[in-house]
Amino acid sequence: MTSIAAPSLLPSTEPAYPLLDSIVTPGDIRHLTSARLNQLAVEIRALLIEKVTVSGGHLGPNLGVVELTLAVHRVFGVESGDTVLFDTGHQSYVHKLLTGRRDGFDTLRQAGGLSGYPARSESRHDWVENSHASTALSYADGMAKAHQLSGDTGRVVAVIGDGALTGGLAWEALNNLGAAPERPVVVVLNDNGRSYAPTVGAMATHLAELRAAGRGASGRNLFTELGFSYLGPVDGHDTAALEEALSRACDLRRPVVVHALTVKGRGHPPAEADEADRMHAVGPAAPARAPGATRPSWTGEFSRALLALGSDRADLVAITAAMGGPTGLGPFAARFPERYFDVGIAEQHAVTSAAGLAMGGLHPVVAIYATFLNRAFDQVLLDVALHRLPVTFVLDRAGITGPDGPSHHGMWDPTLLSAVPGMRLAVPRDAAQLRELLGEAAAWREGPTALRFPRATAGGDIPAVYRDGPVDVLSVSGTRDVLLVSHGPLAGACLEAAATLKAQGIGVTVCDPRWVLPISPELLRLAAGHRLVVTVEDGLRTNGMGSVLAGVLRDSAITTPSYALGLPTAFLRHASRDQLLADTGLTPHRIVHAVLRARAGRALPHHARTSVPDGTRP
Ligand SMILES: Cc1ncc(C[n+]2csc(CCOP(=O)(O)OP(=O)(O)O)c2C)c(N)n1
Ligand SMILES: CC(=O)[C@@H](O)[C@H](O)COP(=O)(O)O
Ligand SMILES: [Mg+2]
Repeated sequence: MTSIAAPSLLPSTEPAYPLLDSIVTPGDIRHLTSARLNQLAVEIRALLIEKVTVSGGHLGPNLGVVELTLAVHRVFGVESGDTVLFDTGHQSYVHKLLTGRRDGFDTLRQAGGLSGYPARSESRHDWVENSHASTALSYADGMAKAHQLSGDTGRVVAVIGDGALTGGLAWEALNNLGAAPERPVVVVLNDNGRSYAPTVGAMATHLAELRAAGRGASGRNLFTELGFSYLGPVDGHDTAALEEALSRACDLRRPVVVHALTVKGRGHPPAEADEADRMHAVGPAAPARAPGATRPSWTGEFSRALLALGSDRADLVAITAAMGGPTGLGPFAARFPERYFDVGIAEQHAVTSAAGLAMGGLHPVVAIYATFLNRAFDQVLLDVALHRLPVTFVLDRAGITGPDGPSHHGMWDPTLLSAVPGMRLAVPRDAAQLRELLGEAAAWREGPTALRFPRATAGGDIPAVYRDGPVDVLSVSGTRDVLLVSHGPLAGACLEAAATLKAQGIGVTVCDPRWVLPISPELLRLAAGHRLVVTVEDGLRTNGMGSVLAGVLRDSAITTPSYALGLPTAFLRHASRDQLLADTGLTPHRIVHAVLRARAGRALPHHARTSVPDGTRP
């Protein structure tokens, strides 16, 4: 084995990554010898560890695809019209390093910097910007059909993880791809046996059997039965073996699955030893903790609240779509393993199986990132709500999330859920309210309930001056000029804005509806008693909860003018949550500004500048 010089960790004027620094296009790696390829892999891993532990991001997944990405870019070439697709896209850092983005890599996931996912505005080598899993094979099917119709001879290759392959959409695509032997698509199955935790389900068991059988496999398997040629399993860290398999796959000129065995976190002992999730997603290097910055996250507060509730309610069951850890279900799963279900990256199945559990007399809690509920809307609407089933959805990462960018901001759930008959939606403002509202949701047997909270630390508890029905009044104004309807954690910003306005002689009442769906008569009565209503939400400004309130006010013949502050109907770029809240006007100063404009009957400012580029390719 050629001894490979790892980049020196000592301060030096020499570039730490001399070979990687010389790579500008994938063409630059095609002439490298295996020794130089090995050196390049060492440098890439060292750079990923150095940079991502500082910037934050998907360290484990990318460490696992170094050789795989090298092999893909040595066999396929965008310059020759080939299309390389990454499912979910969180494992595309190596791809970015090989396609001219080494220099910008320090800006990964930062405002104005590189996206943590493929981005068409960054490179013509990038295609799919949506970071929701299980989509790549459907894109590949569509692109292969387009190539066939247009006579385009470019080849299509899609890299999909074993976790993403548990998603239903992937099987819809396999069903179509395998039925068209004349349409060649290369599916590279990046099998590291994990999503976050070990991948669950019968398919994972089948892949393990193929891994165990190795090259001696009988030749028949799930993929061949669906019409694919199957090559593998291949060592996903042996670039030469991967290249050989990919070249063979191309020569077959038909749908092929190349089954690559990789290790998530490969080459970084702390990641390889991380039993939880192999450092799937690491945070940015922890800044020196500000005093008092040790408050738990919303996820942590939910985790504790659910465990307490689950101890009192034997009918409570918890469901996750392959994200038990990130959604805080770990303690519940450890205490009540028989009442915990990980269904894989299968949100639609998670929701409808929850409907089944509820039909069986249980009370399911589906813990899911708000953005991922989007794909299970039909299941929420017609499998749960139509049957008025007591399912509780706990939507983590609701509203602006931040560095994960446009397909991760959880900004559509209030709008979607406002269209669901019988849906009750709560937005807790602090941990105490989270506990109370989760209890109320679990006690509600007449239909679905949902709670939403952001990717943030849960601030200190905010007491109410008094409660009127479900509505907490947080501050009272003498003159009742303005009613600020604050949703969830934005109560803090609203109270600050109210104090500023009060100092200007404007009386502001701040209320927290707690249950934002349905609109309560108490909230309507409060609105009727004020000269102006302004709602403030970490959701869509148009067609969000502010719009719902305005509609109900109109229908109730309450003439108080109302204005909605919230997020633009736009795909918002990646940046920090705080920065995007400021960009979209959800800070005390901007709320004051908006209230003053509303009082003067002037149009409110729009904030579309935070949108992502329109996808025009360079
Ligand atoms: C629809 C959807 N649900 C959940 C997620 C969160 N998520 C991101 S990556 C991941 C695990 C992916 O596992 P796999 O496809 O095997 O890729 P690996 O990280 O192992 O390379 C999950 C659950 C997502 N991106 N999209
Ligand atoms: C790629 C993906 O969807 C997840 O890994 C997501 O990036 C995790 O987000 P959090 O870091 O907010 O848990
Ligand atoms: Mg995996």
